[in-house]
Amino acid sequence: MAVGSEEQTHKTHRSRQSGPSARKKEKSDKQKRGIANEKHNPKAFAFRSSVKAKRLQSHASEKEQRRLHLPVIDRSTGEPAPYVVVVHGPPKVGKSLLIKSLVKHYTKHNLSDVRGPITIVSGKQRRVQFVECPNDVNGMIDAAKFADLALLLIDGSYGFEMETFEFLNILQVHGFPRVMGVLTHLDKFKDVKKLRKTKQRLKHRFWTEIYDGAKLFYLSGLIHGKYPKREIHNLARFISVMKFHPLSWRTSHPYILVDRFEDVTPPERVHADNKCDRNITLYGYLRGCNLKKGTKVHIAGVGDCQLDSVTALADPCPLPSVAKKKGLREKEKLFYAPMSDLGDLLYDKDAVYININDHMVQFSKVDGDDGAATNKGRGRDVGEDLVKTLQKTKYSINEKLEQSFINLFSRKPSISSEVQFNSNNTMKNESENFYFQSENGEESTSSLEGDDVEQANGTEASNKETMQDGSETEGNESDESDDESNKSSEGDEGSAKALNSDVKEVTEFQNGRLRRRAVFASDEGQGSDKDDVDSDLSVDSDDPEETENDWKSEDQTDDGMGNASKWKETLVSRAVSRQTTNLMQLVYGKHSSKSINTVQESLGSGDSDDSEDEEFFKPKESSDKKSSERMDVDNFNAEDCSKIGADQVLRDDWSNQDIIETIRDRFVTGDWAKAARRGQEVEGSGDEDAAIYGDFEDLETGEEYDGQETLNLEGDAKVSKGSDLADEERRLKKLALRAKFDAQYPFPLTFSYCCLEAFDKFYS
Ligand SMILES: Nc1nc2c(ncn2[C@@H]2O[C@H](COP(=O)(O)OP(=O)(O)OP(=O)(O)O)[C@@H](O)[C@H]2O)c(=O)[nH]1
Repeated sequence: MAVGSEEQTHKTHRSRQSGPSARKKEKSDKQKRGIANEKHNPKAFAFRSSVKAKRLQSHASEKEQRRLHLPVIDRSTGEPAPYVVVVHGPPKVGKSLLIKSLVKHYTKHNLSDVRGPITIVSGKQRRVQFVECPNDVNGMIDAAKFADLALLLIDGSYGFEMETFEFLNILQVHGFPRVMGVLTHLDKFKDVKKLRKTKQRLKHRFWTEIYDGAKLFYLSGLIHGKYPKREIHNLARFISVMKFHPLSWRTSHPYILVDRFEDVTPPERVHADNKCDRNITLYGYLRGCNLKKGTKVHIAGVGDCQLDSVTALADPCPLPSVAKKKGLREKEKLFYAPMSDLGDLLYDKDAVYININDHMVQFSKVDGDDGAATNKGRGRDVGEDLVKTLQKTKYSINEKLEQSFINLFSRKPSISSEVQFNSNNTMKNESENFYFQSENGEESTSSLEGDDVEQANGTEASNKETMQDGSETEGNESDESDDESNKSSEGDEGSAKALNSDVKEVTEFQNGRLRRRAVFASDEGQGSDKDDVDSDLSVDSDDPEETENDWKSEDQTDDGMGNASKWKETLVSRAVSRQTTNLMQLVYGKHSSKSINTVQESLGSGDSDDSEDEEFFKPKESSDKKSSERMDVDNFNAEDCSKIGADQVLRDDWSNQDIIETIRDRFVTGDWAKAARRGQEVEGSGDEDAAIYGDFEDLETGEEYDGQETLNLEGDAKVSKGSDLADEERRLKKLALRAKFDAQYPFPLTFSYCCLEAFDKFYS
């Protein structure tokens, strides 16, 4: 019995499927898996509203994005360089005034003139450099390269001008630093309601161009010739606490915003040759990463230069001591603006200069108007007299000479020396722009400033646009047809395209200067800022009829495009119209029809080989002019490739088809064999050929070749002597011609090859 009970098998345990024990088990299982809360109010942790759901979702995706961002490597050592705030805007919008007001706010100093970067200490850990952006496209491009923050000033009473959009476009291709808008001239609105409406419209347009919620400041007007303190305080606060996201390209490249420069060329060298190479010392904060000695640097507006040395100097505008305290003490409100003649200390490589304010200088007190001596009781010293006469001279003779010009024609405006550097094309455009044909048919000479040349070129096309629309100006248009025929067809196409884009450029002559208003197709229906201001003031426009016509013409050309920003199209078309020489086109030919033409031309030139040979063996005197041009090309500083575009001699060469052909054959798509043949021809055949392609034996095949055989560079390594009789015949003919030529002109002809070498250096 006992044995039998031991052998008895027990039933396996069957867990309960229902009832309280089963429920208890289920609960404990869920607890283990961590979903115990499911039973308690399941909605407690879920969203109930769609708004909350959206917010949660965006929060989650934001967190995800942040995680995805690569950590930015901070390569900076020591104190960070000052952030650069570029103040940009159309002419006379209030850039200088804003910088002066900000400097006054930060430092309590009055700035008389804004020149060069102005460095100020804005906080315990922050310095800011204010720079006024020049009113020309080149200046804008330079400013976009170093700006950490761009303050875009907009004349609220006038509306957006093309300069703002040009600068935005430039900023976009330079990494797009932080941007803030500032509306000025709002005091010109008398009606508060209209002011509010205009602010709203400008704000939304600004948001469309940049991003929704982009900061736009309003400066309501002037108090004692300065912007209101409260508004400047707010703006300064924003600048002081703003976070600057480092731009990747800039953090990996060293760059310097020069705030001071000195010409340290030995005076005797300058005396001997006024146009000798100068030694210049540039001062500024180094940003990005380390700068090595011997690196090549590009100086904007100058070119590529070899760096001689880099020296670390004491900080001219150091951050205050890191003592634990709130804000800055009065004494620590430092600033440094050597170009604006402000700041007390100047740190040189080997010296420190103390700047003393003019009113504190006792030595050379300026005499009264009547010339009476101010030194009491003493006779005038000769030395003092001399010093005073020297001080009276504002400009040196050299400077005066450089600025002087000869007016050949009384009606035409003088062409400054700066403009003479420009191409013929630019000069022509500029002179066209000086004569502004107003809408009512009067011809008036506009007082364009020198640095507006670029802008003026741009305005030309649109100027004509406006004229084409107005019925009164149709006659004028035909009058100007001669001028227009001078322009390329590309330029005309460009202006036509500009008419179709969302942003139109309307040039107006207002308050004695040309202004380029940006008009949006989407805004036209809503009226404009100008409508508002004009109804209030009626002082802005010189010629009411003119502006009326402008607006009529804008209404006529409403193409009903959406709100999307298309101002870039205008810029592209303008760039195309301004295009001069395109190296790509010269080398590879134009995309469509042009490429066929060039191929045909090259084929044609290939056929007339004999005539080419004869041309080659022409006496040197006949090609004197050409060779002198080439000599100039050869004399180029080959290291400085940036100067190549500016040289007139080289530009002239592009019209020479021969040179273009020779260069084209040096590129991948060219005929290398032809280029090599040309090289050989110039080097000289016969003995030299034999030296290069002398007798040799092919070790693989065992065949022997002599120097007479030509080398085919295109792939088949050899061509047998007998198989190409035509080649042989031509070679003999060449030799005969060469012998004849040598007998007449016994000097070597190697010049053409040198020229190619020079080009190779530039473009390879
Ligand atoms: N009524 C009014 N005048 C202003 C305002 N802002 C600037 N101005 C005036 O506009 C004129 C030009 O100001 P600037 O600061 O020289 O302008 P800018 O942009 O530096 O001029 P440029 O350097 O020549 O391009 C000055 O006379 C200022 O007083 C403003 O908000 N309201």
